[in-house]
Amino acid sequence: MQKPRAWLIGPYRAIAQTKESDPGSSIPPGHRADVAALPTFLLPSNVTGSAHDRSLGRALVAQWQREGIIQIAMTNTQRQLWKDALAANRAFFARPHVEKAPCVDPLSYAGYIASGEEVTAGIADYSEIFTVTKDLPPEDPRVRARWPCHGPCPWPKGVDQATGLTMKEAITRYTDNLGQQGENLLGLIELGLGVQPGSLRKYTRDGWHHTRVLRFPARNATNSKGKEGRGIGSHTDYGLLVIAGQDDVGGLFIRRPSQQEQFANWKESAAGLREDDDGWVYVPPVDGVHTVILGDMMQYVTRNKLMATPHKVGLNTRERNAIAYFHEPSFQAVLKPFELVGEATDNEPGIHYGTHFTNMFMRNYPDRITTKTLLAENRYGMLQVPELRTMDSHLA
Ligand SMILES: O=C(O)CCC(=O)C(=O)O
Ligand SMILES: [Fe+2]
Repeated sequence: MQKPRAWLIGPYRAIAQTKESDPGSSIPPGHRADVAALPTFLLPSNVTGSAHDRSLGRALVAQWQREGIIQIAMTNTQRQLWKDALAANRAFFARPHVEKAPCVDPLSYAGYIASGEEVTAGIADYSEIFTVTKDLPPEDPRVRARWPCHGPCPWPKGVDQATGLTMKEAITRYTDNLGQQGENLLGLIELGLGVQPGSLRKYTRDGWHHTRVLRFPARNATNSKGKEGRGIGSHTDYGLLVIAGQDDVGGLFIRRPSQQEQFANWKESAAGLREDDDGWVYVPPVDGVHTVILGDMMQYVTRNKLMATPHKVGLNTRERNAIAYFHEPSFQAVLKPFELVGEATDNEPGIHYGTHFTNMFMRNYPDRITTKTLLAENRYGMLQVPELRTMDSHLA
């Protein structure tokens, strides 16, 4: 019998036995899908490049290439931070509409998105969201210069009774911790792919990390603005990594990487991709773990060695809460595929992450005040300005 390796807690089924005998039993009604049986990886608290790190990095890369998703154990600290963040999530969405609706900002895309407001592939989603982007005060030079998407986060006021924390405190503490883990994951991926240390991490200095605090109504409790049973339509996320936690309800589906399914979301929208086709894999909730999927920029820099993970969310019989943390390049970063970096014949213009981000948010929120202000003030063109395309900009 093979000895289990130190970084692997065990196949999902083994640790699930005591909790739930059938992990597929929570699958939202009306969906046909395989049920993922994911091992849970234990990550080191820092990455040194040791033999253990290299072997773990290779195992993570292999798992993403096979399954499109990995599952990692929460540390004890993260369990507490997650508990508080989930409480803040529930407390915010339980507020009356009149308290949530004003949480918008004309400059940043941070803040409240009502159920039926987000559009994926032209169809309204039922997700109700609070987005957190880099929280920049009005006096920040980038906000004063009116860089697209740069501005404050319109946090709700007040302390949550259950935790004694404001939403800002609970969510920021949780995601700051995930930011450290995001860097470790990038370090492990560099080792796993055998590229120069720092090949990914050089892009994340002052990274444009952001977070989606999510609530999905039960399928029989929607406002009828979207597609029946759909929480979020099929899509890929934009940057490098998405580290996500979910409660015990269930709703997330992903697609495994496949030779037959080629896409590049930065060139042509992958939203709506195979939404109603076969081949989806249900990701059952597991207590005490985060899952990690990959974004467009990871696919681009690795030249499809690590593909962005298509995913969607279905509505279940109960309301569901989740939090997705996006570990991203700097807004100003221009990313290049690994092999081209430093080559004299490098004609590849690369991808400016800030432009990709802005394109995606304008597409998802065509009617939001932020999109209207950006267009009315003709600020889209600023994305071409050299200062917004260098990580050494003196304004950043
Ligand atoms: O609800 C989830 O588990 C994932 C949400 C998601 O895909 C997103 O916020 O982009
Ligand atoms: Fe997503």
